Amino acid sequence: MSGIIDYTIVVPAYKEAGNLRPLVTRIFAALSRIDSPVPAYLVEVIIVDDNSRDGSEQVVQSLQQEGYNVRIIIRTTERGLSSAVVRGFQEAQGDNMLCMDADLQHPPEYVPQMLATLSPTKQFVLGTRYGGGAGSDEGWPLYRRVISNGARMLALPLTSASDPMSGFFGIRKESFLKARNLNPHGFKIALDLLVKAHIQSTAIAEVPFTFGLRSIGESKLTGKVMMRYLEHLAELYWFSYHAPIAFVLLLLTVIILFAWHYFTRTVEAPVEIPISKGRGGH
Ligand SMILES: Nc1nc2c(ncn2[C@@H]2O[C@H](COP(=O)(O)OP(=O)(O)O[C@H]3O[C@H](CO)[C@@H](O)[C@H](O)[C@@H]3O)[C@@H](O)[C@H]2O)c(=O)[nH]1
Repeated sequence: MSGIIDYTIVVPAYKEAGNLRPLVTRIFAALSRIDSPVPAYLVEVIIVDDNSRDGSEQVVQSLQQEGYNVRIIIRTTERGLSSAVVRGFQEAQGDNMLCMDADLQHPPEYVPQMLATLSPTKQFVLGTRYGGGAGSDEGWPLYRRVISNGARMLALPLTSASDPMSGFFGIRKESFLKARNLNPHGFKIALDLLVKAHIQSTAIAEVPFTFGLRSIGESKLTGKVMMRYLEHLAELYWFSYHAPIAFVLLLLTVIILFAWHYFTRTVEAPVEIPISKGRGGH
């Protein structure tokens, strides 16, 4: 292994033990191809795991013994996708950093091209499900497509990127270091970085890809995550001086929260009070 690392791939992971070996071996296989624009010896992989206790650590140890440049950071006091990615970027040795899911929905075969696209003029590279002939979200259940497209449209005024919801993206370290007040609770770290690192549209490159279906494990996308997204959007609109939109989104969040609370509250069954027959009564 070389001491000089130019590229770092950060993988947030929670209970992904079954996916880590195929992920890491496929990444390095793609980088070892003769036509790879980035050589494998310049790349490290950092898994940021939130104390899954599912054997992920042992999988990484055995990959290290086989010579793969991969390490695992296990967080015990923090949780969350965005803060995990930020932690990985903070620990990265490379000036060119990529974020991807552990579950193989982001095809590892695109990694060399994504990494090679980053440059002083292209500070951000986005794996997009919506650009130039990408297979988009084919095969997804209808509800996932509605949520994904709705979320994307709400973010359109904030950035020119075609898929700011994507979890498959790269950023140069100098731009990452410019971003202030990143939201640790968000699920949309790419959008947060695009807005808070002030990435100009000319500095964004897009790589179309087809988002696969998960084969092992479960998605962590829940109703709570979606609510957090609306709050996060409000914060970003506020940050970008679109205060009226921020206000409407906050209002929407509050209404949905109330509706949620109302429809999911448990109605207590009436308690039957035994009628006591007084002593000597009939
Ligand atoms: N460390 C850590 N990792 C997490 C956590 N929650 C999720 N992850 C990891 O983050 C990745 C994405 O999580 P999923 O739960 O698989 O997300 P998804 O529903 O498939 O959503 C994906 O697609 C969205 C596009 O619709 C993306 O916006 C999102 O970022 C993600 O890529 C996976 O590697 C998962 O293990 C967490 O709390 N902590």
